[in-house]
Amino acid sequence: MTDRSRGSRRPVDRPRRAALDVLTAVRVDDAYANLVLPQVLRKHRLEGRDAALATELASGAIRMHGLYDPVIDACLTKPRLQPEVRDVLRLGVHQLLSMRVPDHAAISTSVDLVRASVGQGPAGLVNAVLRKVSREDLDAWVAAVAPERTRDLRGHLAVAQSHPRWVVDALAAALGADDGLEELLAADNAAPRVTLVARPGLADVTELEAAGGTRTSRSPYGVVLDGGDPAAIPAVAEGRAGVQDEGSQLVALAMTDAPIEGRDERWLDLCAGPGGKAALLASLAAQRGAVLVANERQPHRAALVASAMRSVPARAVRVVAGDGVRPAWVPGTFDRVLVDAPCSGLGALRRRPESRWRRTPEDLDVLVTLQRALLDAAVESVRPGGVVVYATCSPVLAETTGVVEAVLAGRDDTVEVDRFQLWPHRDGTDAMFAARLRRRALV
Ligand SMILES: C[S@@+](CC[C@H](N)C(=O)[O-])C[C@H]1O[C@@H](n2cnc3c(N)ncnc32)[C@H](O)[C@@H]1O
Repeated sequence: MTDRSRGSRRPVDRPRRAALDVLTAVRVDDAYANLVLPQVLRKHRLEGRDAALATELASGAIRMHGLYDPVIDACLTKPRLQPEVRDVLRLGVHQLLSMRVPDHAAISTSVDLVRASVGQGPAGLVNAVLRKVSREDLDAWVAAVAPERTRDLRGHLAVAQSHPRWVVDALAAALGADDGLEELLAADNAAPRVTLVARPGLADVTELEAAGGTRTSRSPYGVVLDGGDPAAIPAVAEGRAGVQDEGSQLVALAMTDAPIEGRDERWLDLCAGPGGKAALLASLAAQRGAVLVANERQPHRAALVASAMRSVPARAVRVVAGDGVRPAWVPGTFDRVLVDAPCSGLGALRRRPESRWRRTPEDLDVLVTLQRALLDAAVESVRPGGVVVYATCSPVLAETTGVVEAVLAGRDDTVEVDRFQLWPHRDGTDAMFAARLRRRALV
């Protein structure tokens, strides 16, 4: 079916059609926007500015619908709206309130889009709703639809910054105060810059800087890219470098930099897929004469780990597909262990526009049980005197300090050495948590 076949007078521009395809896949097929976007861009043969426009439209409309839906609802005369029409309206509202698209262009392209995708029926409604929306700016709409800031700060921010209320409460608890909460939620709504890692011994940061980047301030291996396609950089294409948030680099380095006494040659990454941290660990292991066992439960993700290792010397790494809760190795085998646990991902919301709407508080119960079992298995896997790093890309207390404290309470052979919590609005990284534990040496 072409874009004109349902009676559209003008052809629909391809970036908007592509953005609607992404919203539909996320709503109907539970797709991940960041995975479906490249396929949709290819299907519509979009590149450069058109691809960037489609990406911004889709990501923004998905991320911000916690604000846009009440705005749309305030403009309706009848409460019911077809989901397909709501998707078109979300795209239109994003253009009107958060992009520099002129009102007439945002409205007329949305009317064209609904005609092409749904039919002539809702064209008048889309036109009328978007005209009403265009009469006020973003601040005025926030004031109209969000709870009053002075009466209910978190309720206000949940709407104004488009986060589920329970997520706002969990992030506020992790921050320890409402101070910085608005900045954190706003940072979740901004696409992160692409950061690269130069895998030690395989690539040098100067090589990545030459490709147009700036060194990160805390990881000695990181370079923030000014723009462009990272896959076009030879070091990335060859697996000598990779795309990796600085926070993830710091977590891997927390494992390799922890002081230990005695043997230091057997390292374990218990939850390695898809292999970003494992590749950094393995390249450091190669330099230090150690061997990394990179374990991952899902075989297809273990295959991704093996692919991430394609430039790492084979002597430095073994990839294993197995359940980290019931490991196949002898207890006390390893000198250093990383547990980068499966988690809610609420510290990486800026990367996944839809994930805040998919997670539920009930998910946490299941995750916490698994996280505790994995951390316990990690401690069993390390030798006395060895180090375990427990990490999550979530700052939610139940998944971070809650897990560490519960596991330590059940053991008298392990102590916490230190911990850190990174934040997008303070550190420019994902909200990664890491705690370093030491298994007591035998006396
Ligand atoms: C947060 S991700 C790890 C990310 C990885 N460290 C990286 O930097 O690319 C958690 C991984 O744990 C895996 N996983 C879940 N349950 C597991 C288990 N019981 N044993 C081992 N791996 C598990 C998931 O499949 C997922 O790939």
